[in-house]
Amino acid sequence: MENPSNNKSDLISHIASSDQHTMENLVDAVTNFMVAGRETTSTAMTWFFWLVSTRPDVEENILQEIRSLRNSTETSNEMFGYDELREMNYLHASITEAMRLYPPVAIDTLSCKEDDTLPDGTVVKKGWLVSYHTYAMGRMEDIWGRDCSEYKPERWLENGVFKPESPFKYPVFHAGPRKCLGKEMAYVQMKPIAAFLFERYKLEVVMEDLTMEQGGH
Ligand code: HEM
Repeated sequence: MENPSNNKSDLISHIASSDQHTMENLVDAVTNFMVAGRETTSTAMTWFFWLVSTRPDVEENILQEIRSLRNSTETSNEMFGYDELREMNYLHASITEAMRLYPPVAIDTLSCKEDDTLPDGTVVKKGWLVSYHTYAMGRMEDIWGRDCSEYKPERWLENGVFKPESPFKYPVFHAGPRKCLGKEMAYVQMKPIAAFLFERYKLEVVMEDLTMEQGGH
């Protein structure tokens, strides 16, 4: 395939520069990224800002993390790089916790390719549809404990460091061989946006009478 952009460092140019991909592959990849990666991250951000706008304590913790990174790197206005983003454990936990309560893909349905038996003995025939309900799972006491309805970023932190859960417990990005390919990219997009905004603005929900119960549950 002819590639006019060999010297560019973006992802699509990188894929295009490999001779192994046809133009059709490339169009599929771009379409996939646009479909899979657009509404998901924006939905995650919407709910995240909505939740944090009701929790000044969480907002303050996020700000403190950003300020201490600014101090240690002696930077002020620059966009954060990969290394700094990796250091943002509290922000990572806050976004992850928001997606537990408000998963962008709330319910996911897949079709069975051939007759199968699930690990618990459940038989699934070819062509049957199987759904898992990420939204419900994120709010189950059996899975998350008595405080399952609470927005609590701390549940993801151990000594201040983000501790991931099994994707089978937290299937927000799906689990197994067809899990989300853009998970890391999603955080790399969401964390700088959040950091940029919190550093410069105080977010307030302007619909004064709207409570979390009315608007969010
Ligand atoms: C918060 C953001 C995101 C969430 C919650 C999310 C969630 C998911 C989920 C649940 C699936 C499985 C869908 C299914 O099989 O039915 C999936 C698949 C996928 N996601 Fe994401 N996604 C996010 C962002 C992104 C981004 C930014 C990209 C890339 C730019 C991306 C690329 C993909 C791709 C390529 C697949 C298909 C994987 C496969 O079938 O093998 N996602 N995602």
